Amino acid sequence: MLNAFLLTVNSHHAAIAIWRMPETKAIHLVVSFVDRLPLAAVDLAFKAPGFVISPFRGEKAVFIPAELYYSSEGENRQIEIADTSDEKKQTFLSFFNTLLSHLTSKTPYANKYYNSSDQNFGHQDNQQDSFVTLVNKGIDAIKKGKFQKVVIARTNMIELNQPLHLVNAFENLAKKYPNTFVSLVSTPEHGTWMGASPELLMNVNQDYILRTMALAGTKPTISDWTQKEIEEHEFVKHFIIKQFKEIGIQKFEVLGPKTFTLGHLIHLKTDFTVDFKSTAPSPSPELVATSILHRLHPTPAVCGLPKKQALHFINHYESFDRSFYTGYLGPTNIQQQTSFYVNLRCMQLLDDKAILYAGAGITRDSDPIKEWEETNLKNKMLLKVIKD
Ligand SMILES: C=C(O[C@@H]1C=C(C(=O)O)C=C[C@H]1O)C(=O)O
Repeated sequence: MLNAFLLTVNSHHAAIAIWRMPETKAIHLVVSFVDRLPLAAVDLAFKAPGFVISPFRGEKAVFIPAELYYSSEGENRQIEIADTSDEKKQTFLSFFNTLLSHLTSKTPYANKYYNSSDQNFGHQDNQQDSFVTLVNKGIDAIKKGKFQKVVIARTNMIELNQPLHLVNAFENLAKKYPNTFVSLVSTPEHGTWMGASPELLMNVNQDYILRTMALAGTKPTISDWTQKEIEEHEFVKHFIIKQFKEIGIQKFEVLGPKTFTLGHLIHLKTDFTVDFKSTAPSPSPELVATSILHRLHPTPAVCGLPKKQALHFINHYESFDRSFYTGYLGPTNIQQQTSFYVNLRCMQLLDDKAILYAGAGITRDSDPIKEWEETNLKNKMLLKVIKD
């Protein structure tokens, strides 16, 4: 089914977002035929169903409206089509004809995907020396009191012998990493991104229960927690609590830190729950949720603390554009929920290359070589599915 959708989307120059929520089996997808996808600041008062993908930097996110929504749960399959104009009806008809022909005949696997190769990848990629130098620069800045934490990232460009088999890779990620949000977003304008994120940025359901988490502090499965990881985690935890308090939310549940295992790594994770219909001081819960979202992103788990100074450091010294990496993405107003995950453990796909992104939180106690190794282990998660 996914293969047929991907092939049909491609031949219709449409945009698609496919996802699987953590600890579930169902695959969901939305398709949009809009020529230029809307770009706007995310506002949770806006109730249209769709999928949002926001870059790390900037105020505006891409919105893929759910002109078509499909979900599968075992044998239960569901397709919904948005109310549409006569002109669009022709598009849908042609889309379903093609989809049906792919479903009923033996078609090749979807190995053609949109790529945004106009991006500049002329940076020093995958260089341990330049990463270590930058981490040392970060530690110096912390010791000089410029900020307390900064997340430094790198890329890893992998040559592909042939374009990636998208469905296999997606299904592999879903199978190997059941506790993550697995996604594949592909649009003619923004290229193709795939990943398996462990980090919830924000979930809001119809009862106005809001959930978020602090996920920071990482170690390989064999070692012990040190003060470094504990402090790194506390920065994120306190940042989240501060955001709640600043907008007048006094009552919330905090659970953790607990350990969260993913691939070759263990993270520290604290969960937060707010019943903000009853606690929010504002007249509109949507307004409060939107404000929390914009206050949270980017959290010190992917940027640093204080945010402004860390962001300045990243913008100035990281030698590549993070683009959608460490942004956030997820379904909005689908099955009466909105869920945004931080875009981590992800890659951007070009025809003959995959660009893997990974970063690590730097504090005054960081060991640059260990941070480099941490990014290698983070990348390994995706390398496994590329090589399979
Ligand atoms: C920046 C990444 O991960 C983030 C950084 C972590 C850390 O430094 O301990 C842990 C989880 C994520 O919040 C990444 O995976 O690229």
